[in-house]
Amino acid sequence: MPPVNSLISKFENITQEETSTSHTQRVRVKRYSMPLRQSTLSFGSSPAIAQKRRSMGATPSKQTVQAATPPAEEDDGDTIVVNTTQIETHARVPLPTPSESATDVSSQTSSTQAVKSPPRSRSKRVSTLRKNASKETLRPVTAKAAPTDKQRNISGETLVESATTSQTSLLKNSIDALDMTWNMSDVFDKEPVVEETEVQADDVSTINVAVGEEPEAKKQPRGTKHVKIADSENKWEQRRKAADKNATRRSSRASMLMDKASEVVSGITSGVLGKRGRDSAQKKQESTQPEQGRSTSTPQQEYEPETKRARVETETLDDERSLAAVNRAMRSRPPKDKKWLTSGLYAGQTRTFNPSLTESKNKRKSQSTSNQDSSVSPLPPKENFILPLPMFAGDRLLSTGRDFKLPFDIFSPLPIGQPKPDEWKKVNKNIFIGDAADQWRTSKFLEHSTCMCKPDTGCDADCMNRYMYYECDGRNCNLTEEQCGNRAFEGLRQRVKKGGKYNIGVEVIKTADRGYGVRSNRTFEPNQIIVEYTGEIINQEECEMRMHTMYKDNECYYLMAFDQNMIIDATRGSMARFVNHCCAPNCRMEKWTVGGKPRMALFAGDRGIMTGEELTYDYNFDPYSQKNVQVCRCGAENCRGVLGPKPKDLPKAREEKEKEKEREKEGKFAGAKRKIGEILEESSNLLNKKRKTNEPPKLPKGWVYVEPEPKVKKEAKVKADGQRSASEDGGLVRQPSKLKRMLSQKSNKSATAKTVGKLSLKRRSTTASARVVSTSSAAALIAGDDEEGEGEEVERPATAPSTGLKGKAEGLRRLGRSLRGRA
Ligand SMILES: C[S@@+](CC[C@H](N)C(=O)[O-])C[C@H]1O[C@@H](n2cnc3c(N)ncnc32)[C@H](O)[C@@H]1O
Repeated sequence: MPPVNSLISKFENITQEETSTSHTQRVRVKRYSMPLRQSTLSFGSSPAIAQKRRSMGATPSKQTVQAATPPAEEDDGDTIVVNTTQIETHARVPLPTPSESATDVSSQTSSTQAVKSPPRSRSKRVSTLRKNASKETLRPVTAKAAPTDKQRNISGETLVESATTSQTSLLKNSIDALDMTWNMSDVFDKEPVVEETEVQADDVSTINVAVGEEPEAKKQPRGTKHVKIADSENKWEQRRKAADKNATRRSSRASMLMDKASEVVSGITSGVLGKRGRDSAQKKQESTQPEQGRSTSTPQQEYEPETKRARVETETLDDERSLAAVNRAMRSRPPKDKKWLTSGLYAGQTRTFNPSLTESKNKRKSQSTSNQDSSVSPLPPKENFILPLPMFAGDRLLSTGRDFKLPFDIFSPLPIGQPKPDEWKKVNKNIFIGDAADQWRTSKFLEHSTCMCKPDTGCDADCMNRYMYYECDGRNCNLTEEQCGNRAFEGLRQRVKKGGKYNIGVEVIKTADRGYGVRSNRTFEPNQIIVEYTGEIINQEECEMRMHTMYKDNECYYLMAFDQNMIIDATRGSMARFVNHCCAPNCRMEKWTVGGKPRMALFAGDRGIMTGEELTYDYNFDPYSQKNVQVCRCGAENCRGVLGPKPKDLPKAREEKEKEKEREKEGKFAGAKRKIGEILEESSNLLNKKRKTNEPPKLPKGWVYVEPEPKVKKEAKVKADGQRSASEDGGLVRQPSKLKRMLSQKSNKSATAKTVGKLSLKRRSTTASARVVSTSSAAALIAGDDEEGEGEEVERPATAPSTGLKGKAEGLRRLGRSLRGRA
């Protein structure tokens, strides 16, 4: 079949399909014929209907009036007026857009469409093109309807018939299109008009398709119309014959037309499919075109004017050339060699550190390995420093070393340049001076005290040794070092042995108004041992001698009452000697028995110590003489004002202390300990009764009763050894904190009794006396006392009733045995 015929049949098929499937009254707009520019299509009622409505009282709409009497100035070519008896829409109905037409319009009535489709301005635009459209292009539509130039009346049947048997008209139409200078807009303008006006009207008797001046057209006589139609048909026939003659020539054009038609169809499809569908269809089309040997120009190019097309082609050509040039250049360049990594990013690390070995062993091992390596190969593998794995970085740090700083709130040493005390000779151990060493007696009973703590609890607050201020060791504790929690001095020793400022934990500072002081450069736990108070242990004679000679011009004294009438002189001593007094201290000074020997140390208070705090404790200062009273500058809220109790506060303070004792007594004694306490109390009561006459006034804990000078002297004369006290010379002696436990306080009573009539310094050994009274140690002490005879007067009562004491000692022994048995 020739191409033209196939085109014609194709168009016919399309037309038939559309018309055959439309049985209801509707305005049918062929989708593929939807032009990009569309003229306004007005649907108005026929004058008859308008008349009918007027008779029914309905007000004709503006459009109806327009349709009936279109304005004279309206261009014929702009508007197609479709008069129908059935189309009830009175509004100007714009033609649907391609997308709208893509939907199933067949199921919608024109009225529905009119409601749903908003008027569009696009139709206005198209109208200008419509002007360009030859009126002849409209003729095929109205071929059988005997149209005039201006108006064609087509009956519904005629239209259907014309649609079904419109080969001739379509052919004419096609040929007309072929004869034209190619312009897509023309093609689109021609065909849509045919299809747009293809109004199915089964019930419509007549459709007036008017172009422009409908009234004038209507006015033309019928005969004139028929003549014009005949002329037109003749012209079309001539053209058809000419087309047949030039069939061969036109075949190419026909093929172009086919292309256009297929494009239009694909446009419809894409309209249905949407953007993706359009794209894919276009791609498909592009891909199929070369295969068909057709022009490689895109449809867009074909739509473009020739000048523009030429320009675009030139540009395209230029682009292609440049692309080709780039491609050639790329091809001429030799391919790049890919460099493959021979090993991972972290390669080059040889880990020599073995975490299971110590650092020194690892060092030795790595040295020996490196020696071996160097002997085998002079060039060891290059180490990767850029991306070392953390373990290798850590390994390197271990081997090379690096300064490590703790956060300032954990450890904050003073900056260099702080003033240092000049006359301070550090002594970290107690040193016996002169006769003190000979006079010092190690109590045998201390070695017999053994706590009964269990590994699961350790030596906690209930440990008997702790209770008595005995430090546990291998001789008096069955637990290991790790299990036992009562080895503060040993822990301090090990800590200091490690060295370093952090381990030492304290440093001397210069205060604003109190001379030097001590501050912590790290944190300390509550009750943790901080620093030991060490110095020279001297007896009272030595002390007096120093006070008269060496220290006579001193403002500061570093004398601390110790044990067995001894005094620690820390003028040459540990750093603890610089610790200042405070009425609200954060530390306390305690005397402990360690390995049978008394030792003094500064312990953190119950709140613990923060980094940078100045360490202070309550001196319990004993001025011995009012002339030595010093003003306190501690700045605490409860500051007493002097380094010691105010004289007027003494009775009050005494009262308070008594109450405190009672409270502690009630709270502390329980179980076996209560029994011990009761026994001791009875014992001390007994002792106290013995010395009613010489009862000294009750003093606050830690304070020394200073006898009036004559009385002291008198009492001193009573002393068997006739020793003189440092206080007699107005010496300054600070006292350590006394035992807070009730047990020791009970003993204090006893000790107080013992110190009756003696110098105040004697009383400082009461702590030791208190410790004596505990479990088995008490019996040992008592036995020892008996055995030792008159070793030291201060440790024994002046006139102790041996039977009573022995009885109590026996009771203590029994109690100790029973406790051990229970344990
Ligand atoms: C053992 S020393 C303490 C160290 C002393 N600040 C120094 O610079 O060597 C005791 C002396 O320090 C002074 N002192 C300590 N605490 C004080 C305080 N709270 N107010 C005033 N002076 C104080 C007193 O002169 C006292 O005699």
